[in-house]
Amino acid sequence: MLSIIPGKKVSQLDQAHIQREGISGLELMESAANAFVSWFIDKFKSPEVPIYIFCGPGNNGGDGIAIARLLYQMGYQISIIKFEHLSNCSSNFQANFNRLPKTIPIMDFDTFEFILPEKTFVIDAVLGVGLDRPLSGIYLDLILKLNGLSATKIAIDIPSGIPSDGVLVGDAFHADYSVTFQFPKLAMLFPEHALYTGEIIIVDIGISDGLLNQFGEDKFFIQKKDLAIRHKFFHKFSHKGDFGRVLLIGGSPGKVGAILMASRAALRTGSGLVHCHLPGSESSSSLVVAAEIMAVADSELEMLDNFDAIGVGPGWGIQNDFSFFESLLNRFRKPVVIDADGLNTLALYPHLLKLLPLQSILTPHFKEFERLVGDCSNHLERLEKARSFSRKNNCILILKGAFTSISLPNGKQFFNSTGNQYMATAGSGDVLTGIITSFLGQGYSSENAAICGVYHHGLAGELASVSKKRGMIASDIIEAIPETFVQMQIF
Ligand SMILES: NC(=O)C1=CN([C@@H]2O[C@H](COP(=O)(O)OP(=O)(O)OC[C@H]3O[C@@H](n4cnc5c(N)ncnc54)[C@H](O)[C@@H]3O)[C@@H](O)[C@H]2O)[C@@H](O)CC1
Ligand SMILES: [K+]
Repeated sequence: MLSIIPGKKVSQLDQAHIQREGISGLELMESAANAFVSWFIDKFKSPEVPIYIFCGPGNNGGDGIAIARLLYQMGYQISIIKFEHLSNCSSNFQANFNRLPKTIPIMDFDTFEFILPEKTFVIDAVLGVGLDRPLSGIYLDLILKLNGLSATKIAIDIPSGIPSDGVLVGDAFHADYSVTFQFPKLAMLFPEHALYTGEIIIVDIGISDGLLNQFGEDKFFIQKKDLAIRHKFFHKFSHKGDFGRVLLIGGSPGKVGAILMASRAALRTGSGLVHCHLPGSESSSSLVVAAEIMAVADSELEMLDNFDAIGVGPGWGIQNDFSFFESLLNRFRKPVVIDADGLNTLALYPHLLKLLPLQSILTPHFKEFERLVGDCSNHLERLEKARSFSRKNNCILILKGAFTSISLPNGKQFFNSTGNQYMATAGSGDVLTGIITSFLGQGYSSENAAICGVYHHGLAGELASVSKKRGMIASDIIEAIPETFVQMQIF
């Protein structure tokens, strides 16, 4: 897992890496510049488009100067705009400045005229993780001017003005792309900052995962390479019992789609046997949607222990008569997955929370979460409340959205890296419930079911949206689930 290091620790991390590798700070900056340039030339193969690099006085500016040299040497048209007198700039900035070819045009911000050709690149190397206060004065002035340009805008490490671990106050650079070094900065994962960060690209500058973990605290970014070890592998002699018998409970008269989608998602995730409990009169409709789903009658709910995992809530309606829910939580001693109206019922009848089987998994979106914990003024507060909710109730709290977070009772928080905007469609969350319930039923720990669940769900959304884009629907996500296992070579 990739540790997300707080901004204030990044310079210590740098120093530790420098010492361990026996390199200089300047060499590390060169690695960062090279990593940026590799991405840039791969993405934009157009040396004829002019590039304006705006460099602040710190090491973020130093990165900009090094990038200017490297791109210039490759034939790109570069102009540098700097802010401060050289003597006020960091030593690595100065060292890189002195290495610049004399033919690169260098301008000062206060005399620079913001009249640029229509097609240009603007690179923001003004401020990075060293930001320690909101933008004001000439810095704010610059960023506002840059935001007004129609150029393709790229931020180095983090858009200038966004605090690494907090919520933006005032304004910041509006990037189309943010190329960040080694790990995403926490604030880049906040919905408040989506319009500032644009697409996030993480580039490797050679700092090892081990060292990152030494400096990391409790937040992690999930990557593809973390997934295989969290999966169970099956073989020729595995039988359908090994793949689990799961029960999905939900639906209400006239509203059965949600729980049937969860059930189909569980099948596509590999469950051996999927049972679905719908309100009495609707039971037979499950047989129409997928012959593989078995309808469960009310009387069969007496034998909950027959099931390896239970997911509850999609389309259920608020359970004002919560006696069944209460008895389910009392009787089923394995973790349950609770979503949608299951969560809304918990919010209305919070004493039920005390009955949650240990390591149960709750999957609220922001509104459902705030019904449980009260209003949150920003994402930082939401994450803090998710952490304490998970601790207090000994459950796993999955907060759905872009970069879905998974909070564990031990205080750790994981952020998902898959998924896209096209997944914001009816039923997408029901699919996640089915996937996670399926993993639990296959014998995964709650932590692994949650992490694998959100990753596969997001990847299925990415795969399905390649051809469908905004026309993608939740059923397309379900159909793409098998391909996620193929892509990840998990069989
Ligand atoms: N391990 C890493 O992550 C590496 C980091 N490097 C770069 O170094 C950057 C961090 O460099 P620094 O620590 O020098 O910090 P910055 O370059 O982000 O800025 C620091 C300077 O800006 C001033 N400042 C802070 N907030 C301000 C504001 N609102 N208005 C005006 N001035 C403000 C500070 O007083 C300081 O002089 C990273 O973001 C990254 O770009 C790379 O060079 C190499 C490796
Ligand atoms: K920046």
